[in-house]
Amino acid sequence: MSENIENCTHDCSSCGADCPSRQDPESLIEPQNALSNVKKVIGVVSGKGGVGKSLVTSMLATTLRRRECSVGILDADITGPSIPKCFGLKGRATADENGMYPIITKTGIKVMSINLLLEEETAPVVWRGPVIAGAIKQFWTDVVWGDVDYMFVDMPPGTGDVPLTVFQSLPLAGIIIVASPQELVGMIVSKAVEMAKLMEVPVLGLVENMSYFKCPDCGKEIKLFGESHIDEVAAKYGLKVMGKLPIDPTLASACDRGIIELFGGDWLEGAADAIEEQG
Ligand SMILES: Nc1ncnc2c1ncn2[C@@H]1O[C@H](COP(=O)(O)OP(=O)(O)OP(=O)(O)O)[C@@H](O)[C@H]1O
Repeated sequence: MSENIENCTHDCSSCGADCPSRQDPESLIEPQNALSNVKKVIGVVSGKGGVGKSLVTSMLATTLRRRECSVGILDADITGPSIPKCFGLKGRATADENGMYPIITKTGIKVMSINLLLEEETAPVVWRGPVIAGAIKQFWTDVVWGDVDYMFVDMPPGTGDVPLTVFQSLPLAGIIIVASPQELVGMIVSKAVEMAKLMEVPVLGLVENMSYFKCPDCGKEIKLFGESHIDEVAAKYGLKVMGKLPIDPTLASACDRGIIELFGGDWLEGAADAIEEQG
């Protein structure tokens, strides 16, 4: 027993002291690398693939980086990693006895993704769930992240085994749910909200992607997928609407060309304010 904090052995299973560093013995949260000091971890989730989760993750990271914050992206979408492409990252991550080192983007965002470790970036990752889960945990425990104010985790889509690993292993301060207008009318967003509730992780807010298309000739906003339901859904669950992104071909092209850090537009400034206000 080490009830005296001065004699702390950091083994909470054999100590009853109610000290500030007490760890829940049932917690599966993994420790970060000894050389990492990540202050806030935010998961970016979506109910299904292809709704723009990686694009929103990249844009949120860029927006906070523009505010001089130290930012990292942990690409937990192991079977569909899109982050290196959005930032035009091609190099291979290096490692030494301290761990693996993230690749740094042009504006200084630290990124770790399976595509930065594979010999061939086009090689498919054909791994079973537990192996994928192990890789995600290693991106947290074995990567030397250094000082990071905000780490965004591009989560695997859905509510299955792999997203569950992220919820259980990483100390998420909250999640941001990205949805297209169609998901907002169905049950997909509700499932993501319920999962977060179950895992006791707060939902920081909702981002609606592909909300509208602005006609380049007359400037009219055309709701390609019908009227938005994001405000109703947000009210139903008591959530904040963090932003609405249009369908913009220049965004798709910026991703394809690896220059997402150059995007224009202030659609996610409100989301960045909300993240910064949380501390
Ligand atoms: N608002 C938008 N305007 C234009 N193109 C977009 C927009 N949002 C996403 N896209 C494009 O749609 C494609 C899918 O986006 P993205 O990879 O971000 O989705 P995702 O939800 O992360 O998908 P997955 O989980 O399957 O990786 C990309 O080519 C991206 O550039």
